[in-house]
Amino acid sequence: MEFINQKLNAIIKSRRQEIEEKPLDEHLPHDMLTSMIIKNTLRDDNYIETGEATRPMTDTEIRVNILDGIFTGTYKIGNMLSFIVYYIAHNPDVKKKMLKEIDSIFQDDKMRPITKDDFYSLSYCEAIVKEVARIHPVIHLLTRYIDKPNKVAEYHWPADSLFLINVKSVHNNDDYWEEPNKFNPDRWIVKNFEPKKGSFLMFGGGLRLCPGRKLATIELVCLIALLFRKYEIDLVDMNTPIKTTNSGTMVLCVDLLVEIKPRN
Ligand code: HEM
Repeated sequence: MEFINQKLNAIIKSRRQEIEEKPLDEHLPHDMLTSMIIKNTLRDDNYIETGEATRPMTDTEIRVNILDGIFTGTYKIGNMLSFIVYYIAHNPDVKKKMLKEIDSIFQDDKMRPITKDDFYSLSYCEAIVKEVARIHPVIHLLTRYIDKPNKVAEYHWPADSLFLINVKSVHNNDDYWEEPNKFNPDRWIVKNFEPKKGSFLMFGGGLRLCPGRKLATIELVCLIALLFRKYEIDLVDMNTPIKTTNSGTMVLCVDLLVEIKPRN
């Protein structure tokens, strides 16, 4: 860990220096590291007069954000992909529809790189991602804390209360979802469909909403398309339920044996 921290510190320092050496009006690239370094400095279009909550980020804060992105991004994406493979294997109609979408976009080309337009055309694959996240959320608990007394959901709460939001029970609540226990990606592609406010918490909500949500969605949709356009992926044992374990706020896949063959 020490090694990774040192490497990241060096990268952040050298980019900070590069930025500081450029005139204020010079165009900077739109990458995540640059955005974090210039956030709430004079180079930020949304600059706000400095206060503790709005000051620029320190190197340590930037490093932690990068690490968060790498670790949470890979963990959550990897686990979600396992759940996606499991639900696709158990729902042949969904698989058929998904393959039809993928094949209509890539035809027989199993090698060409995926493009931005492909991503926007893969709406059924995106619906699968959302439906798997609804029925089997990777983050099953969200936490919120109040440091002063407050009124929440019509009740008065003392200072230092910690709230645990049970994501799965919100996603399974029939006040919000029609047939909540049914795995049905089609619900997401009904014209003008929007989940009711606060009823879909794949990426949390409010101020702490996951900043990696767009990247995560793009990664998962592209992964589904690239894997299934080229490979036939089946479960070794269709009768065993997926094995998971709870690790704090996350549900992790313990193991999922799959058989992978090239698609004809
Ligand atoms: C399938 C993938 C992902 C899922 C399901 C997911 C889900 C979440 C959830 C539920 C939260 C808590 C939000 C809240 O408390 O309201 C969160 C926070 C966060 N996520 Fe993600 N995430 C994913 C991928 C990523 C990626 C790819 C990145 C970065 C590149 C990322 C970076 C973060 C960070 C930095 C936070 C903390 C935000 C804060 O506390 O202000 N996540 N994520």
